[in-house]
Amino acid sequence: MTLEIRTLASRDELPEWYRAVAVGFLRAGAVPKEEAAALGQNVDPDRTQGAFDGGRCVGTFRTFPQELTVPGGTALPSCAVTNVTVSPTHRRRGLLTRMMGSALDAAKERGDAFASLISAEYPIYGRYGFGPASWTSEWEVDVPRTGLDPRHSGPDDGGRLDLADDEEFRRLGPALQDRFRAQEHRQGVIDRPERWWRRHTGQIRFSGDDFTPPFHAVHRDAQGEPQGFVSWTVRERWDNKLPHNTAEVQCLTALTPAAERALWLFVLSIDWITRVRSGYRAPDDVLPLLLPDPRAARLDTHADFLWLRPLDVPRMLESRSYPVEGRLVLELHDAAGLAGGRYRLEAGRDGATCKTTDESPDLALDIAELGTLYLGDESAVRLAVLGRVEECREGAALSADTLFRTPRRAWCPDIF
Ligand SMILES: CC(=O)SCCNC(=O)CCNC(=O)[C@H](O)C(C)(C)COP(=O)(O)OP(=O)(O)OC[C@H]1O[C@@H](n2cnc3c(N)ncnc32)[C@H](O)[C@@H]1OP(=O)(O)O
Repeated sequence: MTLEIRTLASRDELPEWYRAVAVGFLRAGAVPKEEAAALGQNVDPDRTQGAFDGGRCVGTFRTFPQELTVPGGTALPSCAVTNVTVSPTHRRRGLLTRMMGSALDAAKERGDAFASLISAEYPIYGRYGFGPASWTSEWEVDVPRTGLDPRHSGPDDGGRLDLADDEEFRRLGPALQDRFRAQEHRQGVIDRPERWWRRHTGQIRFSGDDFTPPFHAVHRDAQGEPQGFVSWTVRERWDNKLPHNTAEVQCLTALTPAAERALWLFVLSIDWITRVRSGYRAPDDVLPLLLPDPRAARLDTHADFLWLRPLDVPRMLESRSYPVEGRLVLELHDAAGLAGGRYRLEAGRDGATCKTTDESPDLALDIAELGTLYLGDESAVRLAVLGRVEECREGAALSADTLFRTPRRAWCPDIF
């Protein structure tokens, strides 16, 4: 039987394609037509690859357009990669490598600044030029140990908190999220497509998802302007008539520090809730330090999250902000021939230029390491210690850090 890799001919192939996705993610069984249709509503068949062995789909790979905020608040177009699977019967024969190759060629051709993904396992994507660009942390808060006084949990900006239903959440949420991702230090935040809002209100589900309807609360400032929201679900447990219920935060977005404090303190003050799980937050989230006893927040997860694969180096480097003036010549190796070369970056507080050059380089690195450094969440000095960045001029790694590091850590709030 011949093995063919191609984009989907039509949406009629989605049930078989989603069945293969489910197999790759360890979920057995057919995917009903209606479910595949709902999941596939915004799926572009031209950007959806399948590997077919006879009539059977044994490999899946999909990309979609994404906007990703870079330091300074500009959003750049990314080729977001998702639903990557190869059937257990067909692994380690190069199917992923072939699907990735054509997706990255297409993204380069389209003019995307980079490709992005959330890696299921660390060792998969480095070989294709992706580097981990942001990390995530999740805390579990032992509420009775926090030392918080629920009487002081209200907003401290003269604002108010109200519960909201799904409809209000979907009405207010998208605009609020768009304001959030345009803020200066939100590098790593991505746009939330309609699909995200539908999934988080239970309107589309994937086979095997155990969806629990969430609660929502909105924070409004003293002028009545929405400045943040939080959604959470509750896992109930009572033990000998004592509450051991856990609130699991699904998302918390705040535009102002006052909204951020108020939303966390609110979730931490709900009667019967003895544990709060934070969901995936930035590693420098303020949550633990909001508590009189920060040790009541136990770090549960700390892991790489968003990975970036540079495709258009001048556009990437010219679009982000820099805290100081500086100049750096980078020698970038790219085995796939997509974005390598020697580039001179001249950066300042008012903007930057990045051009190819034949001057001698300050730093030499693989394209994946640029993906890792780009959002400011890794240190070139550290990568030099690891031998992953080569200093061609002494002190160049430190200069790179002065240019690239950011005051707040990169954070991608959403899995895709
Ligand atoms: C963005 C996302 O969707 S993340 C989700 C990724 N999907 C999964 O993890 C689901 C379970 N896993 C799978 O479906 C498959 O194993 C995949 C998709 C990860 C890999 O597909 P394959 O077709 O087997 O990969 P392919 O044969 O092209 O491998 C290329 C190289 O990567 C290596 N590789 C592939 N997967 C892994 C892995 N999980 N861990 C370590 N190395 C890996 C291979 O050994 C091979 O190395 P080599 O060139 O030195 O021989």
